Amino acid sequence: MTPAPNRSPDHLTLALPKGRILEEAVELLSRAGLPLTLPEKSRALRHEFPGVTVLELRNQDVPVYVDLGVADAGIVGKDVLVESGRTVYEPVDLHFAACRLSLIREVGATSPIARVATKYPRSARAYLSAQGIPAEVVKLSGNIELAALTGLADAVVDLVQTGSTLKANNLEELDVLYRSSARLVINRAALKLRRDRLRPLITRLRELVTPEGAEAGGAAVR
Ligand SMILES: Nc1ncnc2c1ncn2[C@@H]1O[C@H](COP(=O)(O)OP(=O)(O)OP(=O)(O)O)[C@@H](O)[C@H]1O
Ligand SMILES: O=P(O)(O)OC[C@H]1O[C@H](OP(=O)(O)OP(=O)(O)O)[C@H](O)[C@@H]1O
Repeated sequence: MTPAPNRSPDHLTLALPKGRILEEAVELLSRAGLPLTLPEKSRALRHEFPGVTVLELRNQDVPVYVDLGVADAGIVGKDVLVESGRTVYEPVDLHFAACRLSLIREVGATSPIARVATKYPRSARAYLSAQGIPAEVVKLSGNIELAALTGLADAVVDLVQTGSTLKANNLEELDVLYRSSARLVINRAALKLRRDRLRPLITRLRELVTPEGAEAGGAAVR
């Protein structure tokens, strides 16, 4: 393994997911005072900025990099965090990438729910067991709604935001497991070692995402 460069206490390593979270995460972190710009489109996966290294990861890998301390902090959806089962410190709800994780099935379906397909097996199992539904859970990787349409499963557990995917596929939401949004996550040891960089970052992000913070001079974030 190539050792991460610049691991001095005043250098930060951040784990950010490629995909829909990246752009807003970089914008928010730069408004919070970090000298970041959106990484150029290239095959590079590690991006260097003054005093900050950004690791560009898949969503599910952000909690792993932060929990194991290779990254000091990261931004990731609450859904992915819950599903990871990792207990990283989660000090700020950033309020973007808002969506809900829901139980979904075809409109008018009446069969018992014996099999559920999802990208979120941990969340689905916890929900089904709390509801007393003895269903089998099948893990899929994407376009989860198709499982309910094809009969692969009696229902699916997947994300809903506007509801347009449900509408376009004649599906309905039966229940909401929980709501999700992007979160700042921090490695607990890094919080001590890099306290002088991480504490002001937490404070500034809180100011930026709360109405009180906006009144105090930061612009509101959605
Ligand atoms: N339709 C949506 N509206 C708002 N937020 C969403 C929506 N879909 C997903 N999200 C949030 O954004 C996060 C990242 O979504 P994105 O679509 O980039 O991931 P993905 O491509 O499905 O991930 P993976 O890396 O697992 O393939 C999700 O974990 C969730 O928190
Ligand atoms: O309620 P809506 O606004 O329609 O959003 C919900 C859809 O968004 C996500 O899919 P995405 O577009 O990320 O594709 P994916 O299935 O490849 O993850 C999610 O998995 C739903 O399918």
